[in-house]
Amino acid sequence: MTQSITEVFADAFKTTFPLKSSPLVDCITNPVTIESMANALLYIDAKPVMADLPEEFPELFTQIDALLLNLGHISPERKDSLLAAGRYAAETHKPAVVDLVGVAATQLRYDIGQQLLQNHPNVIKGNISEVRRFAGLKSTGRGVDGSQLDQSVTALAELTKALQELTERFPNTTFLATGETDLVVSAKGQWRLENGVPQLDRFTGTGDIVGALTAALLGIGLSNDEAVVLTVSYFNCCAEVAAAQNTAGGIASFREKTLDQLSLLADQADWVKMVKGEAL
Ligand SMILES: Nc1ncnc2c1ncn2[C@@H]1O[C@H](COP(=O)(O)OP(=O)(O)OP(=O)(O)O)[C@@H](O)[C@H]1O
Ligand SMILES: Cc1ncsc1CCO
Ligand SMILES: [Mg+2]
Repeated sequence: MTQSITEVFADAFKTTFPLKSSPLVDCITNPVTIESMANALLYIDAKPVMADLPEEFPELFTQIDALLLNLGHISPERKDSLLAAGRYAAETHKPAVVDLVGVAATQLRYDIGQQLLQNHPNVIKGNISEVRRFAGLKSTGRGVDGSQLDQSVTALAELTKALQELTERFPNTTFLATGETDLVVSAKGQWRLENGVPQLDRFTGTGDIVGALTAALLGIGLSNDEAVVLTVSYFNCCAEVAAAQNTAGGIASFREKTLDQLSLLADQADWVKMVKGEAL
């Protein structure tokens, strides 16, 4: 008998939402979704700061609770600040999340992702196609988007095995691959998460928000696995509620309703009953 995700992470599901303190998260991220990300953090009662100049890190890192490194828009300056912040987080023992945006598309981003992995960040995430490329598998992702072809049962099994091998060298990192099914792999186990709706693939920044919210939950002391599982489940349940409310609306209305739920669903104690997922 496989164990359900709410049984495995019962304490975290019971106690995390609504947040009891406001973690401060520094996000070094892309200009496409930076505003959505800052607001999503505020909606769950976390605090964003979007500081990326390395000169600021010594002062800033005494204040922040967690760091989010998103590869979504690389410039020479942002490349330097991502790498410097990744090293600084390791030195100062701040929890860090790396979002592999676009790693399926270019070698340059793949190389930055691999460099950031050497700091043993708490979480490395991306859509399924980005994580496949990162794990050395064939990927059919296009640009920053994941591909349906990478979602087959065989492809997911292949990715699980490749990530398990990576956790042998990086036992302190949890890997998250998102899509219709979300795959979580760490040295402690493997889990499959099944919430969400297809419309989540139709507005930008859903994955970026998942990265930032994961950093926030690390910032309040959740384990790597707990932070990933709670974030994806909560965000995807928000989207399910939004989709049910949005019968006559388009994707822009769905987006607004999903973001709105980030501040609302936490107060519905029984949201956890919506959660679907199991240990593999
Ligand atoms: N078809 C789908 N069905 C259910 N949930 C989905 C689907 N597609 C994406 N999601 C959910 O949406 C969130 C973002 O996943 P996705 O793989 O689209 O990230 P992404 O490609 O990095 O997004 P973005 O580039 O917009 O930031 C995850 O929580 C994932 O579970
Ligand atoms: C960075 C970026 N480029 C196009 S959309 C987007 C946000 C998804 O990550
Ligand atoms: Mg993404």
